[in-house]
Amino acid sequence: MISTPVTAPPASAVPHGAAVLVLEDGTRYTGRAYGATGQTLGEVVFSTGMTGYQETLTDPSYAGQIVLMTAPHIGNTGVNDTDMESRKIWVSGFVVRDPARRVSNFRAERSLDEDLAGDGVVGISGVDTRAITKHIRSAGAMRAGVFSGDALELDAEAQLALVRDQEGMSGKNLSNEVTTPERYTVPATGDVERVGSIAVLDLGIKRATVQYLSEHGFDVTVLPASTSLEEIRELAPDSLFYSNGPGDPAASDAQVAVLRELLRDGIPYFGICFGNQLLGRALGFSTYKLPFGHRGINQPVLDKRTGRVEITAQNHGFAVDVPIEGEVDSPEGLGRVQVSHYSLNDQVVEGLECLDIPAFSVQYHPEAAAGPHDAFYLFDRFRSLVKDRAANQTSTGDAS
Ligand SMILES: NC(=O)CC[C@H](N)C(=O)O
Repeated sequence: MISTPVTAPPASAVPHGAAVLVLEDGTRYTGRAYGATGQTLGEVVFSTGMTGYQETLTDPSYAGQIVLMTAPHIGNTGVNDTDMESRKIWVSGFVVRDPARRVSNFRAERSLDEDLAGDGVVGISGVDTRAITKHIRSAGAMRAGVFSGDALELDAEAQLALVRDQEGMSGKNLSNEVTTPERYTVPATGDVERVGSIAVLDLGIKRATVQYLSEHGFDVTVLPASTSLEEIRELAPDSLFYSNGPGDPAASDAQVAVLRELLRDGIPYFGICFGNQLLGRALGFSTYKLPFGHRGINQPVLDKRTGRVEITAQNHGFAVDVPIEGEVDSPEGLGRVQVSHYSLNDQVVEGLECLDIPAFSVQYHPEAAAGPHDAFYLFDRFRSLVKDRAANQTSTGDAS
């Protein structure tokens, strides 16, 4: 196909003054303003995806984070409405080496600069992203700020004080800031037989996840993060899903308590990322903060059941604390649990499987937006779990 290049707005429309990235350990990197100018604070993290910047930026899981892309050229294919994973860009700030001066892709509708500026996202370009990544890799993800425009009038000490005065990511509950304000439904679509209804707790869900659940035969009801146990029981869904989302899983006690009760009811459960961490907590395990996390679309994971390696999309800074070998009893009395997947980079838990109740979850993103589709089979696995359970209940006459 012959593509028509879409030219980015003239440079004069986008201010390209100086900008500085300040880390809480006092390290400073000077570059150029990118996107909106002003000041922003957040946790600086790096993502190793070579593509998929639009899906990354619009993934609500990144709320509160200043995201650095290790791929040096960002913005080449512009942005479009189809690849939005939510209604807007959620990152607190954006750090890139070399932004595209021209957008060239037949699907592009706007330049990335325009969307960043439009959503008020303060960014910085022209910095040595490899050096910053190596620094974060050894010193850990940390609080940071980007300052440009008028914020450059603050002296270095004042900027550092602002960076150090902000709360860190540990202990932060952000779900209520990103969740849907109202419940909504998406009927089962696609070629597969309808499998039943699913209640989806939106802790920061991506559009692709809702779409794939509906395409796998689920009538989807997406619920605000604050939905109570009684409200979910009233809906009487055939199955339950907890989404990805920003913040510290240790700060989501309400959602953990709801999940624990619904697991006791015996509802089939599937969780992704934050939903994996909250399953871990509902089962009685704890979570902890990783030094710099896993973010990108090239993260290798071992499926212990098959011995197969999946290349996965990931975006997490916390993990569940369970031994990766053997079976463990749920401290909450929910039966035996085993780790189904772990990271081949650092052996961090990447999936949980309950052996006595119909529940499993993964720490990575099978919806793969963006990312490889190696883990897409998990939607089918969940579909089978729900179908088998329904068939069992019919044959045993158990309608509960
Ligand atoms: N993508 C997610 O769901 C991230 C989960 C959690 N906020 C973490 O950083 O680990």
